Amino acid sequence: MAKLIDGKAIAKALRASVTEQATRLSEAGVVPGLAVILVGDDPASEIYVRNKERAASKAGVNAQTIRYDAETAEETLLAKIAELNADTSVDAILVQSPVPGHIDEHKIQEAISPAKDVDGFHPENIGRLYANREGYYPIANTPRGIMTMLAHEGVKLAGKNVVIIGRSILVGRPMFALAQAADATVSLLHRYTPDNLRHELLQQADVVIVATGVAGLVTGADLKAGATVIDVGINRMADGSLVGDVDFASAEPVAGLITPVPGGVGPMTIATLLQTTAELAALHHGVTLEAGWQTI
Ligand SMILES: NC(=O)C1=CN([C@@H]2O[C@H](COP(=O)(O)OP(=O)(O)OC[C@H]3O[C@@H](n4cnc5c(N)ncnc54)[C@H](OP(=O)(O)O)[C@@H]3O)[C@@H](O)[C@H]2O)C=CC1
Ligand SMILES: Nc1nc(=O)c2c([nH]1)NC[C@@H]1CN(c3ccc(C(=O)N[C@@H](CCC(=O)O)C(=O)O)cc3)C=[N+]21
Repeated sequence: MAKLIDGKAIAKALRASVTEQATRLSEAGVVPGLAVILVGDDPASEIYVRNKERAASKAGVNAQTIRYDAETAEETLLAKIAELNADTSVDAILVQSPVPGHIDEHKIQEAISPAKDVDGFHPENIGRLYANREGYYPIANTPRGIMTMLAHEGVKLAGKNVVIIGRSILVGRPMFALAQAADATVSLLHRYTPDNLRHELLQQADVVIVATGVAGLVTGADLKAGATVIDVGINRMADGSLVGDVDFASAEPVAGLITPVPGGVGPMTIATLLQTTAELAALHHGVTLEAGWQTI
């Protein structure tokens, strides 16, 4: 029987720490500002936006959501981003993925000022991450939140065999960079990984991180006994329930540690987004946050 990783509780502790910092920032006359742009009505993004709005206001982060319908022109978005880049009350800009097909996602990612790039999507920030650069720069919140979660649970990555399934710029790729920087041996799997190879790699994995959007892709039969299993997937089923990419019922008896869906990675993503927003605000306004302030 696996121990459950309570993402909700860890996220709560992280949000409390962010709230404290936001209070310190407000004493210096700074309110962290976050702008979220949502184009169209992707269901996972809807959940994210809803939860984020609630969490931000409680943590002392000034969040605004800017909604556009799915037909909105690319120029309209680029003009809005330029406006937000120039707006000193906005410290962090996030454009929800995916954007509709007629919009060039790469153009959008490069339009956001690297200093306000709260998702860490800009090539400058991705480059820093992949080069393992020191100093502060924003890193995608889901993988960063997973690192916080693993540290909180005492899971050390150095020398471990880590398998990541999914290679998006939002989750899999930054997760790969962070895990290898933490001295793990990392495999990055995707749609073209044959099923038998996936199974073989999973059988040897100490830590498994799944981010595909394919419900039930990983089952207990794939896992090594005692493995740490991090389920990023958010899949809405026909009956309205929310499930991850891991078949929880079969995986839970085999795993050593496992995240539930909901209540695992999702709340950590939100809390880490607020953390990054507060850090960017501090940076923009020359306020020094206490070293290790985010330690929970
Ligand atoms: N809980 C949270 O905080 C968050 C949850 N999510 C959720 O995580 C999931 C993934 O999100 P995201 O990374 O943005 O999704 P993307 O659709 O951008 O990427 C999915 C990745 O999974 C790979 N993949 C798809 N099918 C398979 C398969 N059968 N076998 C192996 N790999 C496969 C794709 O491979 P290829 O590259 O070859 O196409 C791709 O690399 C979604 O359910 C999303 O809602 C996302 C962000 C945060
Ligand atoms: N630019 C960008 N950055 C993102 O980080 C991003 C994105 N686009 N597009 C969509 C995905 C998805 N995502 C979620 C984050 C939290 C929950 C979340 O809070 N989940 C709760 C759900 C609770 C519920 O409502 O039932 C949980 O898992 O417990 C869900 C989904 C971020 N994403």
